[in-house]
Amino acid sequence: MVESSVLGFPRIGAFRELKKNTEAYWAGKIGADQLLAVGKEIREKNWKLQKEAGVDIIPSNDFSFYDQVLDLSVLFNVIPERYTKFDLPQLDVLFAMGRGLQRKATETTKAVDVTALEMVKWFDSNYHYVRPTFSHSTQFKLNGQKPVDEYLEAKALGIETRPVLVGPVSYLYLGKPDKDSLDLKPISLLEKILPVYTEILKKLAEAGAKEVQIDEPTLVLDLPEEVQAAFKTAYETLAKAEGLPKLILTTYFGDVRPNLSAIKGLPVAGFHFDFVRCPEQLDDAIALVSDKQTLSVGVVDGRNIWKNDYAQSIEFVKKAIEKLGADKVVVSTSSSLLHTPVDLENEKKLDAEIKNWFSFATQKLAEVVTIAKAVSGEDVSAALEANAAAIKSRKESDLTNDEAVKARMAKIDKSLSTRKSPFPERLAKQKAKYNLPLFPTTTIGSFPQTKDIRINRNKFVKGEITAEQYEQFINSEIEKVVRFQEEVGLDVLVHGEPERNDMVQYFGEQLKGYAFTTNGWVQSYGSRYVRPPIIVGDVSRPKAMSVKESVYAQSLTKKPMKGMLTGPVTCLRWSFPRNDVSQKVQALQLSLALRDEVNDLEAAGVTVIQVDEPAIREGLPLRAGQERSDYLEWAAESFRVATSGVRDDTQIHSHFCYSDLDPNHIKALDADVVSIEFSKKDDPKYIQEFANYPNHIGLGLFDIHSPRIPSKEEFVARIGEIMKVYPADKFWVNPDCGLKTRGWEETRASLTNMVEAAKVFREKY
Ligand SMILES: Nc1nc2c(c(=O)[nH]1)N[C@@H](CNc1ccc(C(=O)N[C@@H](CCC(=O)N[C@@H](CCC(=O)N[C@@H](CCC(=O)O)C(=O)O)C(=O)O)C(=O)O)cc1)CN2
Ligand code: MET
Ligand SMILES: [Zn+2]
Repeated sequence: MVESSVLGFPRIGAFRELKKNTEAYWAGKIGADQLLAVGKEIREKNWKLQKEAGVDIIPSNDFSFYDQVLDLSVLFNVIPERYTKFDLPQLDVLFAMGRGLQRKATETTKAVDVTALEMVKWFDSNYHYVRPTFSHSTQFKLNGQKPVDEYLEAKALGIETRPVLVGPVSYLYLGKPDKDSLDLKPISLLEKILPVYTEILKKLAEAGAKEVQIDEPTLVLDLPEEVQAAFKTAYETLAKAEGLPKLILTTYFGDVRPNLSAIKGLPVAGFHFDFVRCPEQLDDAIALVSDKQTLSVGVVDGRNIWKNDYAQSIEFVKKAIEKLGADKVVVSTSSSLLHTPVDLENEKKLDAEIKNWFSFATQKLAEVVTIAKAVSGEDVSAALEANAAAIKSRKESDLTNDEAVKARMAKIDKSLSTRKSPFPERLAKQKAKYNLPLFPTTTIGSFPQTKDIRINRNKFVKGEITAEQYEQFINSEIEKVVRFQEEVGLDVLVHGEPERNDMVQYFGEQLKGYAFTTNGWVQSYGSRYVRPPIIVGDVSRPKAMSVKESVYAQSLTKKPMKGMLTGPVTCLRWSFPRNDVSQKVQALQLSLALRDEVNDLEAAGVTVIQVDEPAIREGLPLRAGQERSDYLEWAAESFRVATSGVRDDTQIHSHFCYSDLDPNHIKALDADVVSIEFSKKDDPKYIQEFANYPNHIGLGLFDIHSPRIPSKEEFVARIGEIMKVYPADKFWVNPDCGLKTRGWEETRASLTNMVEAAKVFREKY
C-alpha cells in the first residue's frame, strides 16, 4: 500500500480565525490565553480534517502564530538582544521581532521601542518569512519545545503526526548578519547550531515521533560551495547522534539536480521532491535513493488551485514505483499547502463550470489519498472518471480563448515597448513641467485602509448601500487623503487607494479572463492575507479601471497627483496563474490591458503614473540560466509595453519591495522614478550598488509594517548616511511601501517627520 502525505496545511482557519484573534490580541481586546486557545482549535480541526480524508502522513508544527521561520528563531534563541531587554512574555517577543513594538511605560511594564526584523519573500512565493538575524553574540539554546508540544497535542487526539522543521542549512542560509556583525557568515554557525537541532529532534523522538520532515528548500537554489558542503556536515552529524527520529530531507519549489552531489549518500531515511515544478528530475531522484531510503513524490500542487490531472499523476507515480517498489514511494503534495486557500466548498458565488476546475487545500487532501489508492490498485474509478471529465471541460471551454486578445498579442513589437525619447530628454521636459524641489517627497500609494473603509465596502458588496453612496464615501476618503498630504507638505500626491480591496484583486475583478473567490484567503505574512484572483482565460480590459478616482483626486489639488496601477508581472504573480499557457503570454496580455489604462490616465490629465512591480524580483527563476534571462527580458518588456505609450513629459514611476533587488534588472524597465523598500538594508555595499542607478530613485526611509514612528532626527541620520554615497539631485524621499496597514496616527506623525527631514537637506544642498 503506497502511503499519502501532506507537507503542511494552511493555518489561518477556514474563516480567518487566526487573523481576527491575533489582531484582537495586539489591540488588547483579548488575552494571550484566548489567542493560544484559537491556535489549538485550528490545529485540531486541521489534523482531524486530514485524518478523516485518509491522509497517512499528517504534518505537525506546520502551525504558527506568525511565521514558521520566526518560530524557529525563537525556539533556538536567535533573538537579537534588543528584543530581550524589556522582560516581555515569549509570545510578545515573537511578535516584536515580527512587527516591531513601541509602547509607553505603565506602572508595571517598561517602555518598549524596537523595530521589526527584516521580512523577505519565501522563495518565489507571495509568502514572507522573518529573516533570521545572527550576530557574533548569538547563543543557541532551546527556548521551550513548540514542535514537541504540538506533536503531543495531536497524539492526545489520537492522531500520529510527522513534525516539520526547517533544516539547519536552509535556516542559516536564509538568514543574515545583524548590523553589529556584518562580517559574519551565517553558514559558519553550522557547528554551533547542530546541538540545538539534535536536542529538539531527540525530544521529538522521546515524545514518540518516528519521523521528522526536515525542510531544505534552499536545495533548489544555486548554492555557494561552502553551503553545499554544509549538508554533509549537518546530516552526518545528526546521524551520529543517538535516539533521533528518521529524517525525510524535503525540498520544494524547484529543480534539485545541480545540488544532487551535496545530498547523495546522506544518512537520511528519505527524500521529497517537487515534481509539479520540475518533473524532469524524476530519474535523478530515483537514482539518488538507496535501497534503504524512500522517495516522497510531490505531484499535488501546493502553489496553485487547479484540479490535479489524475491520469497524469498516476502514470508519473507508477514510474517511481516500478523502479523503487511500492513500499519505498509516498504520494505527496509538492510543497506545503500553506499557499492555497482552505476550502473550495466555502465558495458560494463561483460559476459551477469554473469551480469544477479548482481544488483548494481541503480538496487536495482527497487528491493525494486518491492517487495513493489508485497506484496501490484500489478501485477509485468513479473519482478518476469525474476527474477526467473536469480536466476535459476546462481544456475545451470557450471561456479560456479570446481571439481578439490573441490577434493583439501577435502585433506586439519593439515600437510598443520603447519610450519616445531616452531618459535625459524626458527628464528635462518633466523638470520643466513639474518644477519639483530637491529631495521631492511622496508616498507609495495607499493610505490607511481603516475599519470604516472596509465596512463600507462590505456593505456595498452586500447591496446594503448603493453604488452612488459608495462612490460618495470613496470620494470623501480621497478628499481627506489629499487635504492631509497638502497639510503635511508632500510634493507629489496620491489618492490613497481607498476603493481597492487589494492592489491585484481590485484589477483582477475588473478584467475579463479572471475569476475570483469570496473566501479564498492565503497568508501573505503575519496577520495579512490575500485572495489571489484566478486567471482562467485570455485577459483583456473591458473598460477603464482607475481613471475616475485619479481624475477626481487630481481635480482637488494643484500639486501633481500620481495615477496608481499594478504592473503586469505583479498582477500575474499575485494571481493564481493558468498552467496551460506560459507566464510570458499571461504577462503580456496583462501589459496590453494596462497600456490602455496608462494611456487613458494620461489623456484624462493624470500625467504622473506609478505602475507598481513589487513582485518583479519574486518572479525571477530561482536559478541562473536560460529561464532566468528569458524572464528578465519578458518581465521588463511587459512593463515597458504597459508604460511606453505616453508622452515624454508624462512621468512614469514604479515601486518594488520585499526583496534584494539587482539595480540592473530595474534599469531595464526604464521608469523615470523608482521607489524601493530600503529601511532594513544595512549593508553599505547594497546602498552603493543603487547609487549607480541611472534614473531617479527613492530609497524607502521607514518600515511600514511596524506601527513605530521614526523621529525627524532618525530620518535625517538615515538620509545623511545615504548621501555619503548618493547623488542628491536624483534622490526622492518616501516610505518603504504603501501605508494601508497602518493607522492614521502613526501615518501622520511619521510622514510629518519625514517631510521635515527632507527640508533639512533641501537647505543643505
Ligand atoms: N496581493 C498582494 N500581495 C502582496 C501585497 C499586497 O498588497 N497585495 N503586499 C505585500 C505584503 N503583503 C500584504 C498582503 C495583504 C495585505 C492586506 O492588507 N490584507 C488585508 C486584506 C485586504 C483585502 O482583501 N481586504 C478586503 C476585505 C476586508 C475584510 O476583511 N472585510 C471584512 C468586512 C469588514 C470588516 O468588518 O472589517 C470581511 O470580509 O469580513 C477589503 O478591503 O474589501 C488583510 O489581511 O487585512 C497587506 C500586505 C506583498 N504581497
Ligand atoms: N501602491 C501600492 C501601495 O501603496 C504598492 C504596494 S507594494 C506591495 O499599497
Ligand atoms: Zn511595496
